[in-house]
Amino acid sequence: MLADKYRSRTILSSLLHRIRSASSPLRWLLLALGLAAATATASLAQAQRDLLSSLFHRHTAVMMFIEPESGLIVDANAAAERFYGYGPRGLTGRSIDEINALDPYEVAAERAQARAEQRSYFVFPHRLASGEIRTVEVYSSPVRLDNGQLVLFSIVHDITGKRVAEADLLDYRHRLEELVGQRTREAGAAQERTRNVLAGAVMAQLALIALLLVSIVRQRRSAWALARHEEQLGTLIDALPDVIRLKDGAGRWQQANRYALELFGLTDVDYRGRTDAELAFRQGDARRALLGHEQSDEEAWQAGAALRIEENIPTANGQCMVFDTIKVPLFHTDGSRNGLVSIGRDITERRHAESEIERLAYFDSLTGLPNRHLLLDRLAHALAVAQRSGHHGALLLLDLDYFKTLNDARGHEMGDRLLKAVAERLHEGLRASDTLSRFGGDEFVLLLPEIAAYEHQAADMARNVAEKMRSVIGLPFDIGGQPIALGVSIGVTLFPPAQGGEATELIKQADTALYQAKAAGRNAVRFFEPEMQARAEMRFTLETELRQAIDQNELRLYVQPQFDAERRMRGAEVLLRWHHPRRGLIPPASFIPIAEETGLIVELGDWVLHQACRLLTSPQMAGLPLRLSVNVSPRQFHRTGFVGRVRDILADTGADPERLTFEVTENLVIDKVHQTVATMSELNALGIRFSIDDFGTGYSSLSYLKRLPIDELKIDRSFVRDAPSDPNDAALVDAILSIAALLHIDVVAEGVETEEQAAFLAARAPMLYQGYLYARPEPVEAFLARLGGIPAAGCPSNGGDGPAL
Ligand SMILES: Nc1nc2c(ncn2[C@@H]2O[C@@H]3COP(=O)(O)O[C@H]4[C@@H](O)[C@H](n5cnc6c(=O)[nH]c(N)nc65)O[C@@H]4COP(=O)(O)O[C@H]3[C@H]2O)c(=O)[nH]1
Repeated sequence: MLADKYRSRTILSSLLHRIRSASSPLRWLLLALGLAAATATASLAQAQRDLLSSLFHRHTAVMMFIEPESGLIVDANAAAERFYGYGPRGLTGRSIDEINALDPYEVAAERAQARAEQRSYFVFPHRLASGEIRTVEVYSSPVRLDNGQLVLFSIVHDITGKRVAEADLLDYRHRLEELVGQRTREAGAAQERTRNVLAGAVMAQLALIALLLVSIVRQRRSAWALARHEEQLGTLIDALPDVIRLKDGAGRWQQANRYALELFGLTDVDYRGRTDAELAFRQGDARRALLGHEQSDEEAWQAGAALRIEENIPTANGQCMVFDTIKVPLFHTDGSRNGLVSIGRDITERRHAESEIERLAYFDSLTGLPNRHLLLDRLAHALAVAQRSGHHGALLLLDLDYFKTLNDARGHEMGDRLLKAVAERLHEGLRASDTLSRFGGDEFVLLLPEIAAYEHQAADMARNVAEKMRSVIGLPFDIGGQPIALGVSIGVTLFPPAQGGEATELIKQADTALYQAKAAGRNAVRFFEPEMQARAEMRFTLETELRQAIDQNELRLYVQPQFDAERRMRGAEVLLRWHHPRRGLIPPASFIPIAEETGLIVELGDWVLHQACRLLTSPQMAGLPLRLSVNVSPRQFHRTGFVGRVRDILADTGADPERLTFEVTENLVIDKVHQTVATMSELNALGIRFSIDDFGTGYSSLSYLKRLPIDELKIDRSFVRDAPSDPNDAALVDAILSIAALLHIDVVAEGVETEEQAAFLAARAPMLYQGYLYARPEPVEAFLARLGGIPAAGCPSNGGDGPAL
């Protein structure tokens, strides 16, 4: 018996621990603990009576016994007296009709409605002593008292707040949208506090019911004496709108209230003595609802104390209900499993309300995009990450040009539809990590976190995205059959800012840039950082001019010869130059990346290949055993139809493919490796050789190299430059030479500028040499003149007349 008492205290202490935060429910539990202990000494029946009476009078829920015929209140608990405001014993003897604000016809109508909806509760307006009307849910069940009198046992829940909340949802939404960050956080904190208090109260109520069931299970042996009280308890728990179940130690159902039976579809089933699996003989949701509890049941057993979990239970209409469930394991005195009480409160509505509040608080209701609060939150996070990692991101503030005029002229409904369409277009093609947000009105913000390692790269990327946004918004919109043309002004700022600064500071910077974009005539992109603006402008201008460069004959082919150790010319690399009418000679490093990004490289690449093939067939070169190397960019190489285009150029010019080498970068090789192997093999079959440019600076591995038809490696000039003096570079050159020897691949050393470098390389392995020591890149005419002046494979003069780079 002592052990039994000890175990009961263990269960309670665990419950106490879980509800430590709720002070008034705590007192309740202490009371219940005293009562549970009292059952050990007093007569069982008396103890049960005391327990029920105490539960009734001290429970925080409003409870009453009502005489069904007359409507007289036979007894009411203290919570009821407090709620209705009639003072001690002020309710007893009063008629419920005095409290119910509906007339008898309306009461009858509500009862009929509840029956039709299969509700176990009624919704009534109840009048308090003060005259105030509250909306309540009444759970009512008939109970026979000891003296044989039939009364209605009613539990009353005040749901006025909930109703008001539903009615005010629309208004609430508008108000919420106006709230700014601080107020949202305050609301969140308050909500959290309310939830904790609620959770404490629920826990206490559930714990009390668990105690009652504990008591009953323990006293089952003298059940005949307690049958009456069990019946009363059954009535009480049937009236509660919670799922209450008792299983024995083997998981067989012993008792369940009406709510549980309805939820699990067991109202017409003899469930006692069966397990969940045995009861789950029906198909569909009823089956799924019953299964899936084993794990948490077992966790409660293992914990040996009350376990609180959130359970999702599917319902017949395909929805899912969420329950805040407490599971209390009961043990025999020898420690074996006796029973498991589960009590679950439906919190589905609360969860929905929470997610709705979150949606309203963080998302724009018109477009569904993140709103200002969420954007600021993500921006602060992105800023912190950027400050840590050193990577750069960008913030773009977009404002639709003349939207307000359009909105006023064509109506707000059209305006809303247009904003939605704009949001959809802007959203297309963004990365999952990007955040597009609507700041209100016609203002959108785009956050691009961690886009590049260097600031200038981030600026290029941001500008590209901004231009893309400008062009998608520039396409006409069709709103209800009306074509609408729009423009957008965009302000860009990069982060992390050099001087530090917070998220709001970045918004201000983007706003300043946006102002400049508008001042520049709208439909434009402006950077906050002046040097980024200058860079963006330069790139924009170059891009525009590069498009005309081919037609205006501003592009030139330069050629840089390659020699063997005996200084005999073996071939040459073709290099592109842009003779700009105003800017002079522009090096490829300044325009090839732009051409690559804009796709212009395809056209430029074709042009270069065409010129190189014509050079090969020129009378000066035709008779010489010289090869020409042509740079092929990734975008050009991976473009569909590249092989066909090469074939056409070969056919057009009559050049011998066996005298052509395509220089590709390491990264081109490892990107899309299957496609690369296929394309290279096709071109290789034509006779074209492949050379890996700047070898050692990328990420290719031996396994890739073995799979590809590579004929040549070019040692990057950064290794060549320092190899004689730097042991690390010397080791790298040695490694490259070993790989080439292993794979039987030729080697070209690039950027050889000194005799020392040439001697260093010559001492290691046979190779070709390219660099200023032998010849600078020179115009085609100079190269051809050089060929005319020297015998084939003869020694050239030092230095060309090409530009020093
Ligand atoms: N400091 C120094 N530099 C030397 C020396 N010898 C040669 N160079 C330079 O090294 C670069 C070698 O070209 P790359 O690695 O293919 O690198 C090329 C290539 O990747 C790209 N490029 C040039 N023309 C084309 C083209 O027609 N198509 C494509 N896709 N890319 C091209 O632009 C890059 C730069 O070309 P360039 O400015 O012509 O620069 C050339 C050349 O002028 C030397 O001794 N010292």
